[in-house]
Amino acid sequence: MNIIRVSSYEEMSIEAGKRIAEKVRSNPSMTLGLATGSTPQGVYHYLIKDYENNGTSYQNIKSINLDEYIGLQATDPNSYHYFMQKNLFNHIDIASNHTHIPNGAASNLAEECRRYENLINEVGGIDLQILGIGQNGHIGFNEPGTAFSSRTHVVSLAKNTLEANARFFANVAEVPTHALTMGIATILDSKEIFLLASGTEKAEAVAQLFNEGIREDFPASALKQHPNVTILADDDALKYI
Ligand SMILES: O=P(O)(O)OC[C@H]1O[C@](O)(CO)[C@@H](O)[C@@H]1O
Repeated sequence: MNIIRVSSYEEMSIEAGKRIAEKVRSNPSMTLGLATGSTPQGVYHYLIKDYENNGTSYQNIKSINLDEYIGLQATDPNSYHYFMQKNLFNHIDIASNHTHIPNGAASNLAEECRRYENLINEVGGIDLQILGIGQNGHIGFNEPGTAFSSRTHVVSLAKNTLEANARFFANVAEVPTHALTMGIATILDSKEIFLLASGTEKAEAVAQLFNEGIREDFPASALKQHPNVTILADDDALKYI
């Protein structure tokens, strides 16, 4: 794992954004794996500014998102569909039929998981996957204990994930208890991975990633089995390193 240590959230967003924009320019039909949550918002802001100022085009780029809450329609402001439209897709020239997010409102969720895995294969796999990390070490919504062999699946969210994500909802009871997520094996199939981490609330998870072994009860540790992972993290997230 390569590490890029920066001083702040802003610097992490710029460093990751620059690298992603460069890759998009050199491979304009690549497939980007995208994440939601607070962590990548600054990166998306950078990519929008770069699109406006430098004209980096996403016309032939495909995107595949990691996860989605079950039970929320795409129009729900708390859905990851809505998040991606608002924070990125509405502001760049990516084609709407090139952006993909699991359908958390699907009537047959097992079928939706199969469809999503097939879709990833059909586009030729993910060239660069962007990841955040949960305070409990989750990647995507793969909670501790998820098999490293998992493919896209339905998950029951851990109590501390519900609590951490309650900040986006009126209260914790409003947070959907289940989600669809790419599995750990799906994530590890990506050709390259950027893991972003910012803030002291991620410091323990980041320390565990560096200091402990590869174990299914700490999902991010699966990344140590991947040959091309770059961690972009700020001093706060790296304070125990
Ligand atoms: O960036 P945040 O909001 O701390 O979330 C951490 C991770 O949890 C998730 O929101 C779960 O999907 C990831 O997308 C994200 O990377």
